[in-house]
Amino acid sequence: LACSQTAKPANQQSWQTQIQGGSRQSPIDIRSSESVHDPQLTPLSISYDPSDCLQIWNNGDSFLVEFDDSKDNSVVSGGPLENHYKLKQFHFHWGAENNRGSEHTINSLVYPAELHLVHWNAEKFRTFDEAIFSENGLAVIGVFLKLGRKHDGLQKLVNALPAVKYKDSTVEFSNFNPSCMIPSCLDYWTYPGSLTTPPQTESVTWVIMKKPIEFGDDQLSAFRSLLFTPFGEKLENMVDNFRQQQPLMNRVVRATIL
Ligand SMILES: CC(C)NC[C@H](O)COc1ccc(S(N)(=O)=O)cc1
Ligand SMILES: [Zn+2]
Repeated sequence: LACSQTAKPANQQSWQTQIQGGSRQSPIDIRSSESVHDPQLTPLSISYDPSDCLQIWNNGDSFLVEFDDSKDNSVVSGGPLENHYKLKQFHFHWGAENNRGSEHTINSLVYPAELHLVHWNAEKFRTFDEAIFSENGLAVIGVFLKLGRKHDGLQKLVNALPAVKYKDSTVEFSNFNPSCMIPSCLDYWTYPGSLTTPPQTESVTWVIMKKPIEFGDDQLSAFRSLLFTPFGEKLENMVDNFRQQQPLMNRVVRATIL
């Protein structure tokens, strides 16, 4: 899907790159007063198996922690999801400075970083790459990160980052349980959206956790010391890897009342 070169719909600002005919792009600003409390939204059921954790990869956009999705051990279901979705990878978005970094915002409040846990609908599709191009193909859980106490669970991940400093570097990474990054409060917002990086397909059910997790300045600095560029090329720090916000258009954000 090429970025649209055709005339934008009237209500589009010209500076927004809008997927051709896109009507459900991500990220968005979530305005809590306009969200709809939906009593039918059940709690999410999240269960991850740390032995499914395989490796960390710097793909030039972010660093991805990738999971073995050949079994059914690391899955999310419930909430707004009709099926169970398998964890494929998680990654983060962050800023060069603490006043920016998250992709979603809450009443325009920005967080310094945002975690995305990317799952695909294994009941309807055979592979992740098939699911990303399909309706109801993906479920991404977004968790905001705010600066405060060091996050002990995250430190194992932070210690591995120097090994993936350069674009296209990969390092083995095992026995990490992403559950340690899920807030204890399971309240969330949910809305239909898209991938926030190419191919920006409109295949994502977003589940944004209401409460942030905390992590330390040194841990955020470790994210910022990664590079967008491969070994041997000009050093460009991997920072500000978040997409600009997209119009809500004809969508409603639903909220839990847990
Ligand atoms: C082979 C190509 C199509 N693969 C594309 C790549 O996996 C894109 O995957 C993703 C997965 C998640 C996201 S986000 N930031 O919305 O959570 C963005 C791109
Ligand atoms: Zn992301």
